[in-house]
Amino acid sequence: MTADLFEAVPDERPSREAMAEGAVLLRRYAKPFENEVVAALREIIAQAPFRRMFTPGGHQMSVAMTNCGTAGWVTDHSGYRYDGFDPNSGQPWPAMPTVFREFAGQAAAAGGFDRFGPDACLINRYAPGARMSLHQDRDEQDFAAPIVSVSLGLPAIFLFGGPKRADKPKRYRLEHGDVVVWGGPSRLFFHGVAPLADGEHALMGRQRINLTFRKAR
Ligand SMILES: O=C(O)CCC(=O)C(=O)O
Ligand SMILES: [Fe+2]
Repeated sequence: MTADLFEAVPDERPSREAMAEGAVLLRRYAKPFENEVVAALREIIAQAPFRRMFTPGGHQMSVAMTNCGTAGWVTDHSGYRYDGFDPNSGQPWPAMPTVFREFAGQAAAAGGFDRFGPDACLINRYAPGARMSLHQDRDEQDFAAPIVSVSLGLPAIFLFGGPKRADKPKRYRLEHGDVVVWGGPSRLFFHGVAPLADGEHALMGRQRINLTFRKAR
């Protein structure tokens, strides 16, 4: 009699939602890949552990980061840039797993961008309270390629604005498996993440992991 009370509630959120011209939210798109992606993540993190980097202004970021691919995004006192080497180990960043590259290409195509070949994947780890202030992704050489962003673990409020910092951002709740693709007219739109609410996710625990695939060079 009680068992039926605990049946899964169907997820009735639309699977696809346009956010702006060139920007789309693909809900649950990464769900079928979750186990493969998490296994690959474990190997990457073993080689290149998460670390909280410092902005050029000297502030330590609340989000912990690492990378895989031939280029990795880094920030320190001298600025933001892509670097082929992990500054903590002096070694090249872990290679981008095939499952990542194929997944990102497929997601980009689903978002309307064919032939996306990412060379960088920034991996963000949000503990409860961690946030990312509004910014543009503009350290890449070629803005013709989109950004493909994958959310895993705890839900977050993603802020997606416009071409100007002052443009009021819309708020989207991103859940485990959700993918956002933005490019073309919205490639340089401001975006960020509100402070992560505490919680516990069945597969990922007490955190949110975000992967952003980029064509850096
Ligand atoms: O965590 C997110 O959803 C966004 C991350 C982001 O904007 C970035 O890494 O540049
Ligand atoms: Fe970003």
